[in-house]
Amino acid sequence: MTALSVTEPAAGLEVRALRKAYDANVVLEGIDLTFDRGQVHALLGPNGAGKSTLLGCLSGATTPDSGQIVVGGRSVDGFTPSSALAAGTATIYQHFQLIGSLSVADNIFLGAELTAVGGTRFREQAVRTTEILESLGVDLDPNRLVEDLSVGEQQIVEIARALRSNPTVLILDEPTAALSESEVSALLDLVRRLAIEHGLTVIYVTHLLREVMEVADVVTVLRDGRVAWTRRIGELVLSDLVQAISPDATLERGERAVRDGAVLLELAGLRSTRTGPVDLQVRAGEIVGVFGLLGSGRTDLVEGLAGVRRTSGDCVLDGRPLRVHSPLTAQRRGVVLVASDRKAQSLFGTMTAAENMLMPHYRRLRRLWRSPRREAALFARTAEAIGLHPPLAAQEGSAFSGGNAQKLVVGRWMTGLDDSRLLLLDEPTQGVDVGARHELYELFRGYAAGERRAVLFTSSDPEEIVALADRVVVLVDGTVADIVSPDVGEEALLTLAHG
Ligand SMILES: Nc1ncnc2c1ncn2[C@@H]1O[C@H](COP(=O)(O)OP(=O)(O)OP(=O)(O)O)[C@@H](O)[C@H]1O
Repeated sequence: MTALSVTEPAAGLEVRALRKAYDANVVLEGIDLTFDRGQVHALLGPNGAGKSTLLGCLSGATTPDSGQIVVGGRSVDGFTPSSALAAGTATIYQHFQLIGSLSVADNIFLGAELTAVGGTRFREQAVRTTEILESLGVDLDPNRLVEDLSVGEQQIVEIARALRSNPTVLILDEPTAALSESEVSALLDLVRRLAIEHGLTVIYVTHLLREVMEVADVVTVLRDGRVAWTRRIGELVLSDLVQAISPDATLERGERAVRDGAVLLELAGLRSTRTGPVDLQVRAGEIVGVFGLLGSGRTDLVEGLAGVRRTSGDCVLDGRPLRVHSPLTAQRRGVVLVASDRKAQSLFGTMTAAENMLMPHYRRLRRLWRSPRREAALFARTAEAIGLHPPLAAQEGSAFSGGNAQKLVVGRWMTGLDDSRLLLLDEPTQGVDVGARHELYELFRGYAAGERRAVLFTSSDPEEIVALADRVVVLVDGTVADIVSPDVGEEALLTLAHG
């Protein structure tokens, strides 16, 4: 990390008339932006606004059609990932770029190994890794294999790797999505220190508006590939951000379900890989939130119920024992899961949006033969309900922005076609913009409404738990620490989750 010198320009990175289109879809319409040194500049905007595309151009991963990128006063032509790095721009992507079978230190120095005549200087790499990790306030053994780390620890390794090259511009794309609450505050604190003490230009993309209020100096809102506005954080309140991103967003929460439906799901002494014993009843009509810190067993619990992991103990659905050995057997009993890692677990990048959405329903849709018109109508109706952008049935899954890809996989269970009984959602709105998030909450409420179905969802975001859940199961170290009303509030939930 370099110290800020008076002779260096105030602008760490400038973007001039940057334009990018995919065929007829103009994604960036001539962006002009200046990111100053020593400042955290947040980039916000609804799903599909062009944030990731802009970051892609800045990191060299995407080639703009025209325009200029200037780093530290020097125009950079023919931006590639390696020239971006050489120019002093380091990017931390939403999806980890780590190799599980290598150690923490090996990952941090991957492609930039410290070598001597005898080969790689592993000990020096380990020492340097420890130094970087210490600067992040993290106590992590540099020799541990990345595959043995929690998701939060892996994110820390990503950040440490970005800092290894002493960048002047640090780009973070939704960096806290996988982190626990204490890791989030440590990260935000670190990001501020990197900007203030080391003069780094930090470009920070997120959908979490509270994070923006906490970490940013300057905010830019993108809409439809254009800069809507740029303002200093001191001139703003949170509702300005909500308004700018989603003018129609209603943040009022809907009615909580009355808890007198029949018991739909009953768990007694249920154990999954790292969770249990869990005793829990979920009633028809209910939305139950599972809240816990990273590693508390949230994902493990829903994956166990969905047949992704082995379980033991008693599980009864609708009065009949539920014994699932695979997601398919779970689905046959009406238990379906929207996994948290859409890229790895749910989205088929090379299949179309319609195929991605309608895949679980083709059998039912087919009747005697498939009807393209019926499928198109169903897709269009669901796409509108979930706010999919663009609502194009033929677009490949991989061409959707992060938030829209999430809407697509959630949309599978929002077609109104299936007769599932229990919808399991693992971090259902990760990467989804504030307006669409509340639209999805309404859809989940619509799913659970009535006497037949229920929703069990996990979230690491207490705000989401309070906004969506009728009842909250707090997990600590894999066991149920408490079952409470969300009315206890975010702070109380966090206190309970800390054990
Ligand atoms: N490879 C691609 N081919 C076609 N269209 C693409 C491709 N990549 C992105 N797009 C389109 O570019 C637009 C902007 O996407 P981008 O990922 O930049 O949005 P975003 O603001 O980052 O959204 P999110 O908040 O959902 O991550 C979207 O309409 C998307 O469908």
